[in-house]
Formats: sequence, structure tokens, C-alpha cells
Amino acid sequence: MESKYALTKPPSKLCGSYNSNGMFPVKRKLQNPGNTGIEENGGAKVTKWEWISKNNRLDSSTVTEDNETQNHLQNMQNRSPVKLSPKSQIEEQRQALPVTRVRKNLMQEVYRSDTLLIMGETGSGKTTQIPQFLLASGYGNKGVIAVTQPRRVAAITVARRVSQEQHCQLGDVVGYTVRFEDCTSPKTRIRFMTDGFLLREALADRMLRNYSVIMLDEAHERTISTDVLFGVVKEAQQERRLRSLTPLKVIITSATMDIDHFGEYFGVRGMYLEGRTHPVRVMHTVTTQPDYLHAALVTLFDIHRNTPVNYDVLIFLTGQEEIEAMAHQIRQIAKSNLDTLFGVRVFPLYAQLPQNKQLECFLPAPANARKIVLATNIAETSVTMPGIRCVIDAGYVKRRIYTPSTGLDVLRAVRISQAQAWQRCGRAGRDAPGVCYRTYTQQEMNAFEKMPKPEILRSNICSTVLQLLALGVNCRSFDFLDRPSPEAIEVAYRKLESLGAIQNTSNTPELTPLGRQMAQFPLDPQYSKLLLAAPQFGCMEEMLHLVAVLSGENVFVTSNERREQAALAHAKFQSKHGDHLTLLNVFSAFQKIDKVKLWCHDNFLNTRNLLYAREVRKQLLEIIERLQLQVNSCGENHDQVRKCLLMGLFDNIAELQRDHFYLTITGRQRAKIHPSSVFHGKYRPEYIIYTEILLTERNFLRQVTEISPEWVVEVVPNFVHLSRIKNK
Ligand SMILES: Nc1ncnc2c1ncn2[C@@H]1O[C@H](COP(=O)(O)OP(=O)(O)OP(=O)(O)O)[C@@H](O)[C@H]1O
Repeated sequence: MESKYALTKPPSKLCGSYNSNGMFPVKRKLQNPGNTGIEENGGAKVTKWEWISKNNRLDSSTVTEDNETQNHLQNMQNRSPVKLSPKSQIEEQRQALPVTRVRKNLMQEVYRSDTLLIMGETGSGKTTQIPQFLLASGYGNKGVIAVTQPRRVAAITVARRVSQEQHCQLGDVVGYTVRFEDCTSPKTRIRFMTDGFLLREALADRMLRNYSVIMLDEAHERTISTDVLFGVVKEAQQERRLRSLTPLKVIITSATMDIDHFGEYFGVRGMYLEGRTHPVRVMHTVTTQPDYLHAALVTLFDIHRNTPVNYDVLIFLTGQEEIEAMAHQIRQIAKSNLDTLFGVRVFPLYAQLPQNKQLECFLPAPANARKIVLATNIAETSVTMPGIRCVIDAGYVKRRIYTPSTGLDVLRAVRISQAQAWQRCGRAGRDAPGVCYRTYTQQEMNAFEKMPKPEILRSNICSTVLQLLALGVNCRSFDFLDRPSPEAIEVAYRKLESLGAIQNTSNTPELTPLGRQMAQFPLDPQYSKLLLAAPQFGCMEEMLHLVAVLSGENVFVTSNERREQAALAHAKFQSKHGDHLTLLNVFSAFQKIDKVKLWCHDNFLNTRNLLYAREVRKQLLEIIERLQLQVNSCGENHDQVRKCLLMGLFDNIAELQRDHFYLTITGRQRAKIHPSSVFHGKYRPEYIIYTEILLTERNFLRQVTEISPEWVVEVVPNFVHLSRIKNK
């Protein structure tokens, strides 16, 4: 495949050259239009489909008669199965990447300009190759080459791949750093990291002198951290120029960014890199699917029956519940569906999953089973999962949307953007030709928004405002690519003021000494406040334990088969005052154990997540010692811990109503206690404090603790909604 290098405007379409040439084969049920697709009795059956052409003509052609699709599938079958890469094979793959063919021109451009915007198709080699070109051209001698990713999984897996390509140990020349995990050494020259980590680095050094090049990858994702980094690196470049320091090269990359918008902001032209490694055929349904989960499932089993075992499948869904339910369904159907020659291995992939579990789907599947990955949008950008040839895109994503007027984050399943649809499609065709099945029509896709709305315009920006203030930047005047609304900025300032982090909000907001300390922690300001308040309640040891556990994933293991044993094991740790003290009991016990694996197994606890919490605790303790805070303990007097919780989470108080619902004091939301709570189905305290409110179809308060209303008066007398509690 030819690739060309050109300074050009972006293509009018978001992404161009997929091999679809106007024919969009679509799937229709072949028989029994009333069939639900899967029959449960007597072994599950999967409905057959026929291919029909774009004009929605219902002809009688079946899969075998659609020549184009058949040829494509034939080509796919003719390719040898994907193998693990030995040295020479990796080298061959690298040479074949579109970006490698324009290496010389690209490096000339890097040499000539301080800022580059590069748009290249998914899988063209931007993330893995450009950092290595920079290294080979000597940029690693003047500082470290930083590459940011919006997500941990991407940072870790890409670093692994690049270290393999460099034939070095991970953490040697190539390493990664994500929150609470650093796999680098003094030898590291290419450092993959989350955007959040680089932003924290800027707190220590606004000019980012440690780095010679900063590549902000997946710019189209527009996470808050990447958005703030755009302004931070721009300023660092100017400062370094003014002081005649080593220039900072900035490279912004994506397959689907709005290059005009970025070009205007950075004052440079964009570069479009054409060509992709393998073709991906794109298919839409002809008609709107009333149930995207059902459509995805039927498509999956159609693939399972009609393609060889090494065609692994990646399905994009919205969240943990949906993924776990579908994983269960797939396993059940596969078990009873014995007419296929091979089995399935299902791998869930979502943010709340422990990291080792997340990484399992990156391993090749066993020879006699098809790998099926069920993922949220965390697999949408940057990642390459070996073996994935088919992508099924259900077209939805769960998005956190913040309403400044209520101060609440709402998690909602919404349609993806067109850019996301193309990114999802790009997860196929990475090591062989692929197919992307979209369970929505072309017309539906045309109505999707082009780009996702930047996170900074739809999220709580409290943490960001604090970090910017710590950088000496007033949000009201910061050079944002897209400026958050004045209302959102004011809400964040007010919240920080109520936490005691800033003063003088109406004129020029200033960080208080407490706020300066809060900004040192890689935590939400509410949690930093808990740690900073702990010495006055004599409970720093306990709060450190608790914040460490709250920073990680769920530590409890539930078991469908051994539900009662698990509940019995967990009961040992239960506190009658609620979930926070229960978590504290678990972690305190864990800290005293040597043989952690066995102990966790016996107690139905997640070893990995507890070890992670231990690591987090260690790092938080380092910051606490640096700040010279007193590390005291309240022993068994856990009321002190509960009181201290109010110092950071005072906006998360809820009051029991007559109908057994709770009403949140600040946001006036009705909700129930989450089923995972120790209070669920038992005692209902009159007042509680919660970690999080989940606003979905049914509202839930997660991790709750009983509090006394008098404590609120005592601990946070300035709480603006105090009257709602006092008047009771
Ligand atoms: N972990 C991996 N295992 C096998 N091959 C890989 C791996 N990572 C990358 N590759 C190969 O390198 C190619 C380029 O990947 P890279 O991530 O650099 O592309 P990209 O242009 O950054 O894509 P995207 O825009 O999707 O992030 C892939 O298409 C794949 O062939």
C-alpha cells in the first residue's frame, strides 16, 4: 500500500480510506423475522443473517453470494495466523508501517519546527514509531522523550511493545509512569505516561526541563489533563526560548482530531499522513436496531460460526454491568452451542477491573479458542490487541456529565461521536485485515456529533483549577483550547474556597497554605483535605489507610458459586458504623499479614487491589513526610475517623426520608444505599456520608457511613447547607 506525506488540510471526512467503496453489506435476519435471535430452549441457536446492499434492497443473496465480502473474508483467511513476534518479524512489521516510509521527511519537519500536528490513520505507527525515530535522531540525549496517553492501559501496553521493538527490558531505555506506578530508571529515554502524570510533573517544573520532546498522543480525546497540557507546553516552550534553554519540541498526534482548530491554537499547519497497514471493511446495519446488545450478540455468534478460530473479536459496550452480563450470556450460549468446532475465551475490559485482569486480553488466545474481548471505551484508542480482526461497535459510551448548578456528576449512556466510531474501527486491522460491524445505520452515524465534547466543558474541574492555581495560573485568563464556562469555573472556585484551599475568589484567587499542600497530592481535593485534616483528629494512620483503599479498585471478591462463604468471610471486617470503617478494618488487617495471597484467598479479598492500596499508601506517606505532617493514630476510637470524613466530604451528606430513600443535602437528589453497602437491607441510619452518588436509571449512594448531625455543626460550622440539618 502506498503512503504519501503531505502538508495538507484534513480530509473532509473524519477518516478516509477504508475499503468500503459504497457497498455497505448489512445484516438482516434470514428466517423467522419474529425470531428474537437466540432460542434458549434445547440449546441456543443464533439467527442467520443475509448480506444486502446499501440501497436496502431485500434480495435473496446470502453471505456466499456477496462476492466482495467473500473475497475480503477469503483474503483474511489466507493470511497465516498471527504469531508472537520474534525479533526479525517485529522489524519487518515496523518497516511496513506507513509512518516508517515517511520517516526522513517527518524528522526534517521535527528539526524545522518546534510544534507539529500530525494526523495519521489508526495503526499507521504514530504512537510506537515516532518516539523511536526521535530517539534514533538524538533527541533522547537532550532530555527524555515523553509520550502521553489518556489511559493507563494504553501507556503500559504501548511501552511494552516499544521496549520489545527496542530489544530492551521494560523500564530500561523505554518505560512508563502512571499514577502510583513508575516503571522507569535513570536510563529511560522514552517515557510513556498518562496525561495526568505529566500535568503533575509541571507542578514541580513549569518548564518541564526534564524533557526534550513532548508528544501528546490521542489529542482528539480532549481529556481535561491533555487540554490543560496544551496550554502548559505552549507556555513552557515560550519560557525556554526566552531563557535560551534547550528548545522543547511539541508533537500533537491523533487519527481523528479537528486539525483546523488545533492549527489555529498552536499557530501551525497540520500534517496529514496517509496510509494504513491493513484494510478494515466497515459494515452498518440497514435498519435501526431496537436492542444494540442483542444485535451485538447475534453478530458475534454469526462471526463465531463462520470464521476461523484465530479471528478474535472485540465488542464495544458501555460499562461493567453490561459487560459482565454479556460475558455470562456468551459463555452460556457457547457452552450449549456445540455445533462449532472451538470454544470461546471471554475477557472483560473496563476501568474498575484490577490492572492484571485488564492486561489479560492483550495475550494471545489459546489455540483452540476464540478470544472475545468485551470492552468499554478504554480500548478505543492507542491499544493494539493481538489477534483482533473483528470489531463490533454498539455505538454507545457511558459519559460523566457534570451539572454545575447541582454540583453533580451524572453517568449516562450516550451515542458516541463519529471520531470515536472511527477509532473503534481502527482496533481491527492492526496485525491483519479486519472487519468492523456497526450495530447502527449509516444514517444514524451521520447524525452523531463529529467529535466528543471536550471533557473540560462537561466535567467537574475542581481538581484542574487547583492544579492550575498551583502553577500560578488563574483559570479565568488561562490560554485554553476551549474555555470552560464562567459558571463552571466559579463553581470550582467556590468548592475550593469551602475546602479552605483558596481565598479571594472574587478578585484574583490565591492558594492558601493549605491549598498549596492539597495540590501536592495526586488526589481529588476532597481526599487531600481528608489527609491534611487528619492530624487534628489524631487519625492520620487511619485516614492514610482509608484514602489509599478508596484510591484503588474494589477490594472485595464476590463469588456466584460461593456467595455465602464470601459473605461470611467479609462479615468479619464489618463495622456497624458503615463502609468506610469496614474498609479500614480490611486494610488494617491486611497490613499485618505476611502471606497475603493465601490470606486474601481465604477471606475473598482481592490481593492485587490491596497490594496496590499498600503502594498508594507508601507514596502518600512520602508526601505527608515531605510536608512534615504528624502521623498519629486514634487507635480504636474510630469516631474520630468518621468526624474527619466530614472535613472533605461535607457536600456528600444525605438524610433518610420517610419512604426509606435518602435525600442528599447539597444536590437534593433522591437515592438509595448501594447494594454493596454493609447497611443494604439492614439498619438505615438517619444521617449518612457517602463517597459517591451514582446517578443512573436508579440512584445509588456508594460507600456510606453513619454520622451524627451534631458533628456537622461541630466539624464544619461554615457548611452552607447547615440549616437544612440543624432545622431537623
Ligand atoms: N502490542 C502490539 N502487538 C503487536 N503489534 C503491535 C502492538 N502495538 C503496535 N503494534 C503494531 O504496530 C502498528 C502501529 O501501532 P501504533 O499504536 O503505533 O499506531 P497508531 O498510528 O498510533 O494508531 P492509533 O491511532 O490507533 O493509536 C499496529 O497497527 C500494529 O500492527
